[in-house]
Amino acid sequence: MSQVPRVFHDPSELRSEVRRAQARGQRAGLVPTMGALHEGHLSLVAESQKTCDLTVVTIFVNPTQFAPGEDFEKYPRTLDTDLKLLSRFEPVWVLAPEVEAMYPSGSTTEVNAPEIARTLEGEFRPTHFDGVATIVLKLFQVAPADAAYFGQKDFQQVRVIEEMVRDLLVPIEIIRCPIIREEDGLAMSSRNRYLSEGERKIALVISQTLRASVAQIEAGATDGNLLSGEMLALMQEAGIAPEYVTIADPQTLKSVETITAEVVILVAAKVGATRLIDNVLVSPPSSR
Ligand SMILES: Nc1ncnc2c1ncn2[C@@H]1O[C@H](COP(=O)(O)OP(=O)(O)OP(=O)(O)O)[C@@H](O)[C@H]1O
Ligand SMILES: CC(C)(CO)[C@@H](O)C(=O)[O-]
Ligand code: BAL
Repeated sequence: MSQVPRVFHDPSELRSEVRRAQARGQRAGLVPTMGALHEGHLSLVAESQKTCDLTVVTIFVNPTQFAPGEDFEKYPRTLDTDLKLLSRFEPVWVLAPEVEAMYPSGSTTEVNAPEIARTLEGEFRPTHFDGVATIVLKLFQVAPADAAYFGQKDFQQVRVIEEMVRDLLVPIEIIRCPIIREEDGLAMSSRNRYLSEGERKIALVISQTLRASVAQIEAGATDGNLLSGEMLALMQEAGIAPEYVTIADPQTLKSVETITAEVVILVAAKVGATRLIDNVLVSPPSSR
């Protein structure tokens, strides 16, 4: 029988309960989200449930990772629906704190995200990853889980968090989970709901272009600049405004001119006013 998850608003109450569960020998998993849940988020919960006795899902639209003029105010907040979606899993605890609970009045301390945050997303959203690193470290404090689950859809975000955890000696395992897509290939994202019907069709070109490049690399194409230039042009022709299309080393995120080993193809693009990201990992035949 499905059961609505237990909801915490007070971070310190959650921390005590997580510690108590761990003292009983339970393994705790953490799934940080900004809510407006979809099957992508739920796949992270399912992954956690494979090895964890208890999963904590945090639902918090973190103000410090949005720049002025971005969509912080309009970001969808759908807590009741989110709780219903989570009721298919058990046991799940939800932390849904107020901003003041995560940023106590007077707080000025923040995490300086690692160097890898300065490229790609960092060029277009220069303060974004400092905000992400700060809130994720706080979430690790209030939900001191054994493992935390992040989607590969935000590829650079996972790399930033992996480096932060390494650099700051945070005792938590970071688990990367694959991208969940709609049937036609569009990467699931809470922001997809901003798209009009026409924009939704145009947005599909992002994943189609990624797939076409994967096919070319798998068939032996090695020129990273040529391929990313072609992708850029295809998206522009479809009415998309790419911010970046980069073929990069999956570890360093530095762009790769000649593809001889596994690469990640990363895209950020605007469809109308909506900013979407997507990526795919691919290995050339020479490395297999
Ligand atoms: N399609 C997806 N497949 C797998 N994981 C995903 C997917 N979409 C989001 N996630 C992961 O869920 C976690 C929470 O992400 P978030 O709440 O920002 O969702 P989102 O749909 O990516 O929203 P946004 O539209 O704001 O980017 C992150 O670790 C993110 O990578
Ligand atoms: C990790 C995260 C929950 C931090 O606010 C957010 O960046 C997200 O949803 O990917
Ligand atoms: N998933 C990334 C959250 C953001 O765009 O702010």
